[in-house]
Order: sequence, then structure tokens, then C-alpha cells
Amino acid sequence: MIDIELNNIGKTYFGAKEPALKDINISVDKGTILTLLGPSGCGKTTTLRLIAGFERADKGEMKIGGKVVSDQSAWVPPEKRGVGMVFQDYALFPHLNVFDNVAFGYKEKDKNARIAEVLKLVNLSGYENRRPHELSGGQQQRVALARALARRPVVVLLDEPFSNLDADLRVQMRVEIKRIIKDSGTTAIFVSHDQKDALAISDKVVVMKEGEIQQIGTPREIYQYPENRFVATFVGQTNILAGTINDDKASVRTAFGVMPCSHTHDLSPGEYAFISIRPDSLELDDSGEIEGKLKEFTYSGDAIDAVIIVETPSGECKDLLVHIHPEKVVDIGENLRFKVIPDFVAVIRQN
Ligand SMILES: Nc1ncnc2c1ncn2[C@@H]1O[C@H](COP(=O)(O)OP(=O)(O)OP(=O)(O)O)[C@@H](O)[C@H]1O
Repeated sequence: MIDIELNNIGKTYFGAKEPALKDINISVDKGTILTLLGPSGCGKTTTLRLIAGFERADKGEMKIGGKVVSDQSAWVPPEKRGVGMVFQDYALFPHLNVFDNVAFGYKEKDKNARIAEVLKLVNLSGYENRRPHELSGGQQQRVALARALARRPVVVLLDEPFSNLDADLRVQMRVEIKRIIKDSGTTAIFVSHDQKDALAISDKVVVMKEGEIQQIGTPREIYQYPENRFVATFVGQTNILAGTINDDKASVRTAFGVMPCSHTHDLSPGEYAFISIRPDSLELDDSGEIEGKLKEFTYSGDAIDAVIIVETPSGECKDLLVHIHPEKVVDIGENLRFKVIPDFVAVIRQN
């Protein structure tokens, strides 16, 4: 069942030259965690605010839980949309304790039981009488999530929920928030500019740029099979090479040799193409097809991130990013060979 549907949604802010959103089409199945991912200004917050009902689209139609909430004639106000919101700064009331923060505005008869239930869900049973300043950042965030979930919304919207957390807590909260949302069975839409957060938490990722959707897919599809240069470079590190599709369609001829590629593309043999080669797709191997000189590397305990210089027969050089297993001892200037793993080599569009 589809919970959220955006059909040809467009939005231009008053006085703006360019639309903030152009023809956005997204449908979200019930129980899905979807992340709107993109750089600053790409329109992800605008999309979230349109779903919440804080802004109105200029064109298109939007449905929540099967009901039209916004089109040329219909308009359902935010409080009647079945939407719960978790704001970036959590927006907790500092003078209210945890129970009253979560219960704020909850008018149903089952109030005490429901608040106890959501506090259990977010692992904060026993914290009812604490004030926000007596909680850690992660606990405050769980209170905000409990408040959003208390009213059993159709969808919960989370605006950059991890941006105020330090690195360790961030990793922990990705797992925790995902568990809470999955246990609640609620559909969720996140906004994030952080690729790692998006890949870790989502069932589906919508990559956006300048008000347009670039690609929608599972985290694996987005990472492994980016469709264009923007997605390839925004969602993780990559190497881009130009070439032509080989007769078998499962490899690309480049100036640096023939690179095997995944066959998810629809180009024909002989066509000009770009490929995105993730550093993970280059594996140290003495019989590998790519040879390069180690230019620089950083050892970080669990990995070695390195750059090698590869050279064409005509003397053209290019830097390639590679990952080397940390047990390998390497030296600058050393010649290394890499085998290409085709599953992480994607044929992409230039823009
Ligand atoms: N209230 C507003 N009035 C006019 N223009 C706006 C308004 N809000 C956003 N914009 C513009 O709309 C575009 C999309 O903004 P939006 O906030 O949706 O992007 P974003 O991807 O969420 O960015 P960020 O990550 O920086 O929050 C930007 O060009 C922005 O300047």
C-alpha cells in the first residue's frame, strides 16, 4: 500500500528566480524509511515542509494515507494530515518533563497507557519526570521521536536528525532510530545531506539536486549503480573514466585498459560512455589489470585510503582512489596492481 504520493509537485518561492522544486514524483510504500538526500539548497527541506503542510505547492497533487491533502483545489492543514514531525533541534519544551513533552497535545482517553507505550518503544521508561536538560542528546532525540509517534501518525518526518550528534553517538542513533521506526511500523521520511546516514538508515533514498530528483533506489542501488555523475560522486568516493562500450557490453575500453563493468546499462557496443569505479572495486592483486604507482595514503587502522597514479601507453596520467587492506604494508612510489570487481563499476550518464 502506498502511504505518501507526490505527483508532479512544483514550488517556486515568492520572488525567487528559479523553482525550489520542479516536477517531483515520489511514492512511498507503507512502513518504508525513505531519505531525501542532497547538497544544501537542493530542495529537500522544501519537500518535507510541503508534506507537513507548512508550505503549499504551486502545482501537482499530494496524497497521504490515500487521501488528497493538496492539489489545485484541496488543502488539508498540517494538524489534520496524520503527520508527526521531529525537528532538527528536537523542539522540546524545556520547562516540561519527559512525560508532559511526549503527551503535549495528546487528547485521547488512553493518554497514560499510550505515553507509557511510546516511552517503552524509545527505551525511556523511568525517565518520565526528567526535564530535557537532564537528558543526553540521544535521549532528547528519542523523546522528540516518542512525541511524534504518540499520535500514531501515518508518516513521521525527520529533519536532519543526526546533525547535532557527535560521530560515535551518530552511528549508535542510526541503529536505534531505525529500530524504533521499524518497531512502530510507521512510514518515515528523513532529510539528510549526509550520505552515510542516508545509506545506513533507509530502505529507499531519493537523491536530489537543484530541485530535481536524480535517482531513487535502495541504498545498494544508489551506491553500486549510480545513474549519473552527480549521484556517483555525491554518494561516496569514486573514480570517473571515459571510454567506449565493448562488444560484450560487459566491459568498457578506456585509455587505461579494458575495464569490466556491471551490465545494468542500456548503451550499445561502440557508444561513448563514462564509468564510475568505486575505490572498493579495485582490489590489490598481483595479476590485476590496473597498474599504478602509490602517490599518497592514509592509514586509519581499519583501512588504507590511497591514491595511485596510472599511466596510459601515450603517457597520460590519472590519479585513482583505491582502498587497500590495512594488513598490507605499502610505501610511497611502490608499483601496485589492482583487479577490477565489475559489480562496483557502473556505466553512468555525464550529467
Ligand atoms: N522561505 C523561502 N523563501 C525563498 N526561498 C527559499 C525559502 N526556503 C528555501 N528557499 C530556497 O529554495 C531552495 C531550496 O531550499 P531548501 O531549504 O528546500 O533546500 P535544502 O536542500 O533543504 O537545503 P539545506 O540542506 O541547506 O537546508 C534554495 O534555493 C533556497 O534558497
